[in-house]
Amino acid sequence: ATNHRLWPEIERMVEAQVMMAKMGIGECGSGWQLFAEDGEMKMYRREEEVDGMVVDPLKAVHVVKGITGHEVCHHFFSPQYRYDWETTLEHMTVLETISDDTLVFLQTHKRIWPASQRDGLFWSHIRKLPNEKDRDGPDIWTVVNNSTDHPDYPPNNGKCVRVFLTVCLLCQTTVDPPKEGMPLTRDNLSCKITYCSVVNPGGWAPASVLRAVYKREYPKFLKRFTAYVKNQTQSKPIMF
Ligand SMILES: CCCc1ccc(-c2ccc(S(=O)(=O)CCO)cc2)cc1[C@H]1C[C@H]1c1ccccn1
Repeated sequence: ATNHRLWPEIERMVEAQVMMAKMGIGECGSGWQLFAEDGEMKMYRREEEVDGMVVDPLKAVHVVKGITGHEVCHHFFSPQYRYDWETTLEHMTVLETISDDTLVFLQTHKRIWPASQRDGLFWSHIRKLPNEKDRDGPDIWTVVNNSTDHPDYPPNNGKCVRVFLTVCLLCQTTVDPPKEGMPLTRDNLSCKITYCSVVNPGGWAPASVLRAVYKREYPKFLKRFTAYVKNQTQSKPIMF
């Protein structure tokens, strides 16, 4: 739906986030430090503070075999799967269904002692992008989540401190063609996943606690989420 109040902001954010996600770590500006590595998964962060609050930008790259970018973005965007893979989630509701590719979520996350509990209110948009490098190749898929307001849920009016986040999941599928006359199977698929996020905790929380949480939670999240998608899709037809 291109006639919605959020459309101009969504267009702007998707363009900016996709451009950033496509940039390599080297081009992304200096100061990125590798803080977690596990097989094909590499996680980088930049130590940044705003008003004394940790807002460390995060960029993770991962390559997963046997799934497509569409399948990864579909399972990340769709609400019905979220409780299966998002371990820090306490509660999630869809406040608005703007269109079949744009939802507004309200999520409360489990409290991280000694910080107070957080919630997040954000629009989420899924989109297929043309594959500029290889016109005949599979499309690129992305999901962008960005904090927004909602008249019925003003920030910090209940028990939770409202976080402000921008997240981009960008997925590029590669097909390694099977031998002549052989059928295409999941063994011929590989997906390059780039996950970028900036989470402003919204209220003061000890830098050491937040950085410890991110160091523990982000690698766990990306490994768990990608394993979940592999598991959910392994015996299903390939969704390009
Ligand atoms: C004080 C900050 C608390 C806190 C607020 C919010 C989030 C968070 C929200 C959304 C998304 S997502 O990628 O849009 C997927 C939809 O849920 C990821 C992370 C994470 C944390 C912290 C709990 C930590 C964490 C870090 C990494 C992954 C999951 N959780």
